[in-house]
Amino acid sequence: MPMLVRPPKRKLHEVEPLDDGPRKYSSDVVTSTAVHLSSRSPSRRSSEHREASGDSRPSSRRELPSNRGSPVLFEHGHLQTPRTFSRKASIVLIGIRGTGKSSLAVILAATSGRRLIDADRYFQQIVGCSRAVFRKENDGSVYRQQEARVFESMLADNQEGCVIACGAGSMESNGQRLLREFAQTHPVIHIIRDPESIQSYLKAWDTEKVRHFLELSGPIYRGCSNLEFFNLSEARSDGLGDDSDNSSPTHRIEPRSHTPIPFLTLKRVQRDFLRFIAFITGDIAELNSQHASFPLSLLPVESRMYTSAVSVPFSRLCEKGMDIEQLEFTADAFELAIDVTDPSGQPSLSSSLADSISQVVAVIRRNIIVPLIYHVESYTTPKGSLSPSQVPVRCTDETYLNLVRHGLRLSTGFLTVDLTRDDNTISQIISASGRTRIIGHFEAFRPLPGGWDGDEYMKVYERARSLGCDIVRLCQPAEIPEDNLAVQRFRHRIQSLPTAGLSLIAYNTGPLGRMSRCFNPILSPVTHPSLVTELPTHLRSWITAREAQKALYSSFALDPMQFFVFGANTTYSMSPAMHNTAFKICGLPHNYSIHQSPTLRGLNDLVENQYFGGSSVSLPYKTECIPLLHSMSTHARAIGAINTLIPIRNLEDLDDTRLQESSIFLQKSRAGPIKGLHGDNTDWIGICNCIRRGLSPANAVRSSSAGLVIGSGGMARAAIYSMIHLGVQNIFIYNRTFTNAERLAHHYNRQDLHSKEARGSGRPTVRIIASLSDPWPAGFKQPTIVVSGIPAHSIGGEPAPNFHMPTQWLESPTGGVVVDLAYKPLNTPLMKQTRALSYRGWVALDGLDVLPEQGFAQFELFTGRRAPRRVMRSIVLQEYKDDEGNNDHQAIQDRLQQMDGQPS
Ligand SMILES: O=C1C[C@@](O)(C(=O)O)C[C@@H](O)[C@@H]1O
Repeated sequence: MPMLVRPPKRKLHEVEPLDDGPRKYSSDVVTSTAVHLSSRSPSRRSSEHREASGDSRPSSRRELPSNRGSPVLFEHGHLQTPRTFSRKASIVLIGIRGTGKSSLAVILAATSGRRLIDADRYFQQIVGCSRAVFRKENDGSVYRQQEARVFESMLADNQEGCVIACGAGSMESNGQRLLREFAQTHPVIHIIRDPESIQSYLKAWDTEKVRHFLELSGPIYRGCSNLEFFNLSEARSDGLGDDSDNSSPTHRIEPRSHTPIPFLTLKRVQRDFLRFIAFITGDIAELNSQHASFPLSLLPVESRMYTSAVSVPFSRLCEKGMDIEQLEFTADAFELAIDVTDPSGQPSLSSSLADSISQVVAVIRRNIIVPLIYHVESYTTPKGSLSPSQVPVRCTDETYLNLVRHGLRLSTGFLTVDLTRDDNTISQIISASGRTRIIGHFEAFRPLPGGWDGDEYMKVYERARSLGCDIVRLCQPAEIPEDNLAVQRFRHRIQSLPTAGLSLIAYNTGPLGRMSRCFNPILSPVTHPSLVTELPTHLRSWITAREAQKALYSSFALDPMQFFVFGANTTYSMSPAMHNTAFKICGLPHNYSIHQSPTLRGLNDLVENQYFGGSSVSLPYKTECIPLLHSMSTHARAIGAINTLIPIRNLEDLDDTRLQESSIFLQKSRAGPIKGLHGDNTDWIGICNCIRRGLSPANAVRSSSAGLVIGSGGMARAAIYSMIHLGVQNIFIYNRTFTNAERLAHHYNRQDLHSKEARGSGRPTVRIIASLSDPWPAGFKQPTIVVSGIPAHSIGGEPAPNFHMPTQWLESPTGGVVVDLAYKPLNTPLMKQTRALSYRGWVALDGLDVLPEQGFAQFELFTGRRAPRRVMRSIVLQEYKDDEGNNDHQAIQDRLQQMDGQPS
């Protein structure tokens, strides 16, 4: 672990002493908190803070020095900075003890190549003794001066390439001011966690006391940080729930279920945190890699046609048993609608509400893969979400801003601004939005004069553009059905503007406006059936994503298409069940069937079919059909095999060099003559995602990591490509027939492939291990990633390979992940062997894990829509029958549960 503490370049005596005079901001945790809080005495709060920060000084030392400036409220309790940072900018993590900031810092350092600096250790290294000892031996003011000088030099000398973990000690004295300054140009992330997990870490206090302490310390930490990350414990990651009254000031959130997985405990946290860091630093390569390489995740959601955003009120998410993965499925974005106001009535957001919002955002992020939109309801009823029967109340600018500012700290993909607020308010938000994209939101409760055909909406649109919004969202109630045509006309007027305009979301509200929601092309607001109360259809104003899709087909805007699995022997394929179930659940009238053919000529039937939408390709055609293709994705070309065919209907697309990136997604579900075929490979994506899922944080890929591939067929090719993609540089093949292994190694070694996504990784080399009795090659680390691509059953009278890993190749001290692509039978000798080693950190994944993963990517290529992942996974498990035709129901349930909260 890179536990590196570099001494400052400047000597301490060269550092200017800090001005200890009156401060702009409160200089002490205790004094600043005193303004906000309760009847408790300052000394009590002081002792609580110090207890949590590990300070065991006698109370006489805790007295506040007399020269402190009088307490000053932090401006709105939030620090607003532009939130744009250089890619290399050092990242600071702050938070009370027990929030996990040190673990997060280690994870970030280990995976990003950043140097890790622990502020406490740094102090000790520079000063020669710990803070506690120095404090004991010196006068309070001497300590504070020394602390400030060390802290200042640490920040000044480590502006780039570091992750700096700061404990509570750094929050004293001038530390807050220095952090605020640093946050103007660097990410300073406040790490928080649920009180139960903090309590179990501290093993002191009870949960209520921790909760109270969080309430006290929140404003201080928020006052000197510009970002916030809620470190979600495994126990509370699967969903949300609350048995308390929603109107209570504390929106407590309880877990839906608890399924910790040994060795992978920090896995989800790692993924969430690295995604967050990649987003705030704008590390696109890391983001793409974190987004699991699904084709659609690489396209901005607003560039695709007929997308929807499922809108979920915050108050509903606090209800017991909310299943977020379920809410997201079939939608292209997830909108969190903040429908509560802060009941504390304070000028700043109460800590508990801020914590709850952060927690909800963390749980959503853990369970979804689509972009998250943070939307503060400007108009609410006093009791919560907007109800048609009550007159909506517009919240004050201050209340609105507090909630929005908090959202900016969470750095969601999108955030809405209410266009009815004044220019100054909106500009403030936009200037602090960093990489979050801004949707200017304008909701008219009565149509504006002239409706969609008048000039008023055009003015709102132009204003949003001039203020710097990225997208504009306009809506008004439909009074007559004709309003739905008017909104289309408005869209055309926008499209015909001479200057390139902002993306537009425009629709009508109310029961009569539902039609316009179906035809609004981007991010149409939809709901999930579980969120709506049963109303007669004519009274409902919401539509579901499924209803929106169905409307597009029943109105002939889109055509039902036909999909296939094409191969020599595909009768046992589970792909038809998987894709047909997914089509149905998404409201798509497509059909997927088997197309078996003894020769490649069978492909003609597909290309002559005007309704052909795409095909999975099975053995032996994964390589054979390559000469018939008009284009191939870069991945498929590098692998030298395909498993997905997409028809090309537009001749211009054949010349489009960016074909794979965009245009094939844009004209889906339109029948017509086929002019060419595009080939892609999603097997590697399936393997890659399974490796990612099973790889523990301790085995994060480094330049010294090694991978082993068993076999040399099509799947072995895809497996090697997955490893290269993940940044593995030392790849070994073992295959029974040496010459085939040689050919495969040559296929990759002659290409100049390296992981674009794994930062700083060198050129990978594929080497061969000739015999199972060979020792693991000298000079290389033991493998931590193993993929077997050999069949486990007997073929053509040959006995089943019955492959066992030599034990001398399984000596990785941190274990690793083994992916066996076989699923007939499921319990291959290799899987049994791996599971038997689970106590040493080995994780086993099999063919039933990989099949849906490659299918998700295929579904996206076929339909241009995100796949309903959970549904596809479960149907594969439910449909699976072993060689005797049996299906182990309990095993399936266990596997399904483990899947929860693990979006690829
Ligand atoms: O190898 C396979 C299996 C498969 O061919 C099937 O039969 O379901 C589907 C393909 O997409 C995948 O690459």
